[in-house]
Amino acid sequence: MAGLNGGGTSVIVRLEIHKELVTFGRIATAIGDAGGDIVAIDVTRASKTTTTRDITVKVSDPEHTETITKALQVIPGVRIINVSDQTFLLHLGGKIEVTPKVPIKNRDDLSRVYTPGVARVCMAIHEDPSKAHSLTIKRNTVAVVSDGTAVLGLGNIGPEAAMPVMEGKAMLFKQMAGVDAFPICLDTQDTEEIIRTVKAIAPGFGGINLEDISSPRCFEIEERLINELDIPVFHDDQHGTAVVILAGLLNAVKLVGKQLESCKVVITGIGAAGIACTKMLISAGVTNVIGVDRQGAIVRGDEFTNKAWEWYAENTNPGLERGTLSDVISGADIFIGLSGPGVLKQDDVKRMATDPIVFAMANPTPEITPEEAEPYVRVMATGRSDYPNQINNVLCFPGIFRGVLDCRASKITQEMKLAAAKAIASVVNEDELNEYYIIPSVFNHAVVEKVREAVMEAAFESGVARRRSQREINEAHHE
Ligand SMILES: NC(=O)C1=CN([C@@H]2O[C@H](COP(=O)(O)OP(=O)(O)OC[C@H]3O[C@@H](n4cnc5c(N)ncnc54)[C@H](O)[C@@H]3O)[C@@H](O)[C@H]2O)C=CC1
Ligand SMILES: CC(=O)C(=O)O
Ligand SMILES: [Mg+2]
Repeated sequence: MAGLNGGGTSVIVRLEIHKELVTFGRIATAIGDAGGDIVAIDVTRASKTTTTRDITVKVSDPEHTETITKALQVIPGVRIINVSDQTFLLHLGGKIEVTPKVPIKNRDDLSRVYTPGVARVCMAIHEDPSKAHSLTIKRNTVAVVSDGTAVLGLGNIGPEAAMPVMEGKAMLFKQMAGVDAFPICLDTQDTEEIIRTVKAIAPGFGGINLEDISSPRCFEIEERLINELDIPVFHDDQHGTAVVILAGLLNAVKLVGKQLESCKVVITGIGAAGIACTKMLISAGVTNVIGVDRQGAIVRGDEFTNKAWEWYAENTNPGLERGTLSDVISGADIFIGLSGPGVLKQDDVKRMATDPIVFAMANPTPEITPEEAEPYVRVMATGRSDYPNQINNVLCFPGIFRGVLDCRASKITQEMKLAAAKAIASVVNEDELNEYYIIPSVFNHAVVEKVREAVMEAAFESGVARRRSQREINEAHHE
């Protein structure tokens, strides 16, 4: 399996090589001895005495790059000009751009897309605001809004540092589902200010995807925006994650021959994702869920400063099990990690019930590595792209928003989320199902289409769809 901390990447080392002092063979040997794998060599400049080469080297993590750099630094006749990480290169200047749909070639075009022609379109929308859906980008746009407080498992790293994740989400929206998503990182952590700002920018959007906003503020922000806006608002870390976890569990329990309803489930990290996941499992019939956060298991009767945990304590842990994760994990059928790195130990997995299912979902470093867990688990999943069974909300948010934009839903109901989970699970056929394939690949095109259809169907049934029929939707696509 691939290594952690970036899952293996490549770096380009630009070297100035003094021809009389050193051979390329010496350099290649030094890189090889340091464990680097040379995958490409380009000569970028040559003179009588020196050559400059870009050497692309596969490395396992940043420390490995450091080791290789040090090995090269000590070779006489070698000067390191630059070391560029491919991942950083890919981020230079950001990852997305806005592209016009039609070119402006002459004054006639200009007078239509802009003034004076555009004014007639503005007035049409002024007279009938619902026309914004057909005459502006609103019908295909989603704002990906973060305040940078719970970015992946990295914590409160601020709005600027959150941007690469939000740009990545926007790329995925477009590539997977054709949705035009805009990364919007807010320089405030104040609940009221976030609500006010999202409401103020809402007219240009068909949906709001809240992302990486820490709990418990995320609950009030989402609830208020759902109630106060007429477009769908969806906190991806809560519901996208819960949908995908349920999809994975439906298939995992089928594989191990257990009933989800009778499983003992232990969840660590009772934040945005952990609470939503618990609610989703309860609505799927699970009765024995135990939540563990930093201070231990959440038990009814205890005092909590976090209001969301009061609900949690009332509705989970029927056996009132107390203690640390290690205490309550005994006999668990399923572990779901939505906390941080290294929280689950091998000894804990050994004490789970037979055929344990472990979803270690913290990003980028899971609660236990697949390498550590593998000898003792039956089914192992992480949130990462470089291991089998990637349980990540990217399997949900593109399809769910494609569906709600297409049927112009005003809300995303619990029924729509359950329908999305079942749709994702259904992409894996019974004869394909195995320990390393409980969830479809992010690149399986069937996922978005199935989720879209299931979500629209459930939206029609829940009465939140504002387009009446599939035919109407198809016609609108060809407008
Ligand atoms: N694979 C996926 O699709 C997704 C994974 N996640 C991961 O889940 C984790 C939590 O995300 P959110 O719920 O959005 O954050 P959050 O900040 O709302 O909640 C995190 C919770 O975990 C608890 N926690 C942190 N370290 C802990 C530890 N060592 N032991 C017990 N509890 C601990 C915190 O006290 C907090 O209650 C992150 O690592 C994130 O990357 C979140 C969403 C989707
Ligand atoms: C995948 C994701 O949204 C997260 O880790 O926060
Ligand atoms: Mg997230």
